Amino acid sequence: MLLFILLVLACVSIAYAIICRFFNPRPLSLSNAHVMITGGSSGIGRAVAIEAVKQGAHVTIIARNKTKLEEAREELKKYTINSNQRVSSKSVDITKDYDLLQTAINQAEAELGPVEVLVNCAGYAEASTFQDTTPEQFQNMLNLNFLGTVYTTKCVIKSMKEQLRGQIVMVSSMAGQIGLFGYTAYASSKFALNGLAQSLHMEMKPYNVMVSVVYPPDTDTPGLAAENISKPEETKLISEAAGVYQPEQVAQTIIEGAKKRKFNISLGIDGLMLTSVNAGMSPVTHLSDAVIQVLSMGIFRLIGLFYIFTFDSIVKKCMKK
Ligand SMILES: NC(=O)C1=CN([C@@H]2O[C@H](COP(=O)(O)OP(=O)(O)OC[C@H]3O[C@@H](n4cnc5c(N)ncnc54)[C@H](OP(=O)(O)O)[C@@H]3O)[C@@H](O)[C@H]2O)C=CC1
Ligand SMILES: CCCCCCCCCCCCCCCC(=O)[C@@H](N)CO
Repeated sequence: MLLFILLVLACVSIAYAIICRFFNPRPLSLSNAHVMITGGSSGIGRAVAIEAVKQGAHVTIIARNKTKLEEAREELKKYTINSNQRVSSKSVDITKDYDLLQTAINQAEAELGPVEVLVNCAGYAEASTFQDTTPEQFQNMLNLNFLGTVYTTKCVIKSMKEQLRGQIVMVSSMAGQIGLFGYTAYASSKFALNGLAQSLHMEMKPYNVMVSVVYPPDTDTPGLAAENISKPEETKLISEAAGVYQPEQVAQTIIEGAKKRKFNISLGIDGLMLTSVNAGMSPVTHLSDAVIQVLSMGIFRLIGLFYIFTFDSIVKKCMKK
């Protein structure tokens, strides 16, 4: 009897492995690939750049401040694993002049070859109630977090299409999956990435160009420190539910997920639950994700209701104070 059960289990796992081989995309190798990272001079972007260099990639980092860029470039060079690896930086504002951005990216491609992986990481958050959020803050967050990603992605898409190879990574946030107190502007700008990512994924899949969306929780970066200065108490208390991660940890998950070409990349157990319950009609790139989503959606929704209940009571308590 035991032997029979073992035999059945073995057959099932072999069948699963075979189906996965056909269903899941072939993983990418970063060795000698050109990886471009916006926001690569600080925080999560910088950690992603380091991880890519460690895996043998040629790396271009994009940001505005030249001093910070140069300092990051010097650090990145320390992690190269072979002598032909190149690390380049381009100082350009991804929200302003589209032609200038295209020129900078063309230059980077002429130097390091066509971009194979683009990580859209430049972004920022300012939390405040809807009433206190100015129209300019709405514009600024949409400009950087959403349009910055649109523009940079547009600049590499033609060459990816021609190469029949590419991975576009968009760094969203857990707040791009659940709307939270204080994040009317920020969450909107991150939710917008999802419509972009899903549509682009469907358009580009026939060209072997795929999209990943990453949903990090709070991460210990200069960006988070700046955000915390003016963050409402409610937003702080609610965000604590998912904890604070280190940028290196987030970067490793991003690189691993991008190499596997996963559409959704999440962190931690609540990240997994939130992503599964949000799966909706999003594309599925990996069989294991589909299996988890199909089996868990109901139960994760139930667990989610408890989170929502807790968040609502935090808001109520703060209001009473
Ligand atoms: N830290 C966190 O808690 C979380 C962050 N995220 C997301 O991760 C991403 C990175 O966050 P984090 O590491 O904290 O950010 P940081 O503030 O540490 O770094 C932001 C980077 O973006 C660059 N940047 C900002 N504006 C522009 C611009 N207009 N054009 C080009 N580059 C620009 C900055 O350089 P410069 O100013 O010189 O241009 C810097 O390199 C963001 O999209 C954020 O929303 C998601 C979840 C949690
Ligand atoms: C099944 C249901 C599971 C539900 C889990 C819900 C947990 C919600 C916590 C949300 C934390 C949001 C952090 C945003 C961080 C961010 O983007 C800014 N810090 C950027 O600077």
